[in-house]
Formats: sequence, C-alpha cells, structure tokens
Amino acid sequence: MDIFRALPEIPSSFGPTVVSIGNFDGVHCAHQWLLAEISRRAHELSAKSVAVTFDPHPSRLLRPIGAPKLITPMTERLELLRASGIDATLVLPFNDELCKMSGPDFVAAVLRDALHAAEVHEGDNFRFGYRAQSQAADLIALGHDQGFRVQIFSPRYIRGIQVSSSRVREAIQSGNMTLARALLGRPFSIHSTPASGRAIGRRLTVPTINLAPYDELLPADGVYVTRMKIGEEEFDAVTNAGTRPTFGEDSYAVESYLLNFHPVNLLPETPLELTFIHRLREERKFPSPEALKHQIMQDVAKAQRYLHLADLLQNSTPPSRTGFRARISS
Ligand SMILES: Cc1cc2nc3c(=O)[nH]c(=O)nc-3n(C[C@H](O)[C@H](O)[C@H](O)COP(=O)(O)O)c2cc1C
Ligand SMILES: Nc1ncnc2c1ncn2[C@@H]1O[C@H](COP(=O)(O)OP(=O)(O)OP(=O)(O)O)[C@@H](O)[C@H]1O
Repeated sequence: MDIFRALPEIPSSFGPTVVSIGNFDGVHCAHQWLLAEISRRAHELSAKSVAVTFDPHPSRLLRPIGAPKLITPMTERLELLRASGIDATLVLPFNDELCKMSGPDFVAAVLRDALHAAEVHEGDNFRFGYRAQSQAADLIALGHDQGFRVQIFSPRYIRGIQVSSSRVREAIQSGNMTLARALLGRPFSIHSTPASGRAIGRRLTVPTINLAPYDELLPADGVYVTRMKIGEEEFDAVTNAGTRPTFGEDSYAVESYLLNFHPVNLLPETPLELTFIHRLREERKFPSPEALKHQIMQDVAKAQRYLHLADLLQNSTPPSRTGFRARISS
C-alpha cells in the first residue's frame, strides 16, 4: 500500500481512484466493509482504491480538551488499512489551513485535482469541510459537477448498535471487550514496549511484565483475560490495568502475568502487543499480598477456562453474515 502524506506526493500518473474519506479510527467493521467496497469497485474500474485520513485526529485541533483517545494510533491504523487490501492511503496533516477549507474547496483540491476521483464512497453520516458544514447530499452534488460518482451507504448495525469509532471507544472504556470485539471485527489490542516495575509482584504476588506508559485508549481499570505477543511469540495472560491499591500509592500500570511462561529475552525496545479478550473483575484493595495472590490464582483458573472455551467455540462458529444497502448517484 502506498502512503502519501501530502498532496504533492501523489504522482500525476496515479489516478483514476475510488476513494473513501474519514478518520478510520479503529478500522472497525463498517470501515472494513467500506474499504472492501472501494477495493472491489477500483478493481472493476481499473482504478486505485484510496483511503483519505487525517493526522492528528481533527478533534485534537478542534477540541483539544476532551479530544478522544485513539483506538488505533496512526501506525496501527495504517497497518490495518494496509491489511484491508486498498492500494493507497493519503494522510492529510490536519492543520489550520485544512480545518478552514470549505467542502467545495476540499473536493476540488483533494478529490478532483490530486486524486482524479472516479467514485467516492461514504456512510450517510459523512460530514466534511469547514465546521463539518457539508454532508453526503453536498458531496453528491459536487460529484455531479466535477465528474465523479458518489455512493452513500446506509449505516451498518451490529447487535442493534450503529457501528462507529465513538461506540467502540465507549465499549472499551467500560471494559466491555466482547462488544468492542464485535464492533471492531477483532479483539482490541495495544502496541507497547516493556517497562520496569517495582519488583513487588515477584516477591509478594506473581511476576508480571509491565507495559511502558501508554497515552491512547485503554480499557477500564480491572483484570482481563489477555494474550501478549512478545516479538513473534504469543502467550496467554491475565492482565491488571489500574492503580494497584493493595500496595498503597496510586501508581497506574498495565501489567501481565503470563500463563504459559517460559523465559524470553525482554529488552526495553522489544515490541509487545497486548490483546484484551474478556474482563474478569474490577481492581480491588486486598487486606494483604497473600489475599491478592489467592485472588490472582482464581483469576488465572478463570482465564484458562475462558481461553479454552473460546478456542473450542472459535473452531466451531460459522462466519457471520453482513448486510449493507447502498444509495447510488451517477
Ligand atoms: C492478574 C492480576 C490481578 C491483579 N489484581 C489486583 C487488584 O485487584 N488489586 C491490586 O491492588 N493489585 C492488583 N494487581 C497488581 C499487583 O498488586 C501487582 O502485580 C503488584 O503491585 C506488583 O507491581 P510491580 O509490577 O510494580 O512490582 C493484580 C495483578 C495481576 C497480574
Ligand atoms: N456504521 C456505519 N455504516 C456505514 N458507514 C459508516 C459507518 N460508520 C462509519 N462509516 C463511514 O466510514 C467512513 C469513515 O468514517 P469515520 O471514521 O470518519 O467515522 P465513524 O467511524 O462514524 O467515527 P466517529 O464515531 O468518530 O464519527 C465515513 O464515510 C463514514 O460515514
């Protein structure tokens, strides 16, 4: 997949293109469906499929206080976009200039002149241009004037919930990893590196791998069934995310106890991927390290049962069916 970080980086010989524009945070089920559609149409039209996204997330500029934490920081977002099979992603720097650009100017500069769009596909909640003043109907009209077709999709629902990045964030922030997985189409995971702990666990409870401080979206405090990928190797794990009140001071950490542990070479820069599968319980203050250790052993037994059952189910579940209706303009 080609990655362009500014309009002049797009070769003049690149077009025509089939495009979808959005933040694509999470690259959730509805995003994946849209990306598959632009790939399919690009193939039919002998064109290139292109996602247009923004960095930073527009809310970081528009509402710096209270801007949402990202489900997928840019590196992971690009990796998931690449895995969707599209030909290119255009990452536009979301700066003051872009923020103030009107919908018609955006369409002329990005879709017509830079990408030579033949088709643009969006969900019907799509908004664009200065203060998000332009919407799907405006895109259809602009496409009519400027020579591209617009295809608008009705919203995609899973379990009666309209799939959106905001809804995925809510699920993760409330610890509902099952819902997050349904909306994302994969379990929620984060990428990090190891950090040193206080060595309390090794002495008083269980040894853990602590994650380096992570600034983006994390699940609600609590204990989770997880899987940790260390380099190329994957381990079952139980993970605590929280302030560890049993040991006094409030020090937030995400730390994992590996179930099928064997010694691994862990360097400060070793890549770790932690996948959150299921929330077991909230984090609590225990009267003693022994009481906490006893509880952790129960967490381990539950996690082992959960992972065993999940593996059995995964090997016997038929693939889910999806439905999307399209409104097409030409
Ligand atoms: C599965 C698991 C569950 C945990 N649950 C709690 C908890 O409920 N309350 C708590 O205070 N600490 C909990 N902890 C955190 C331990 O207190 C932690 O491992 C200890 O503080 C060691 O910290 P260190 O890695 O900085 O040495 C849990 C840790 C694990 C691995
Ligand atoms: N449930 C959905 N059904 C159909 N299209 C969708 C759905 N969710 C998003 N899209 C479309 O995917 C493209 C990218 O969406 P974008 O990431 O900007 O929005 P989002 O997922 O709704 O996130 P947010 O919750 O932050 O608004 C847009 O065309 C959008 O309309």
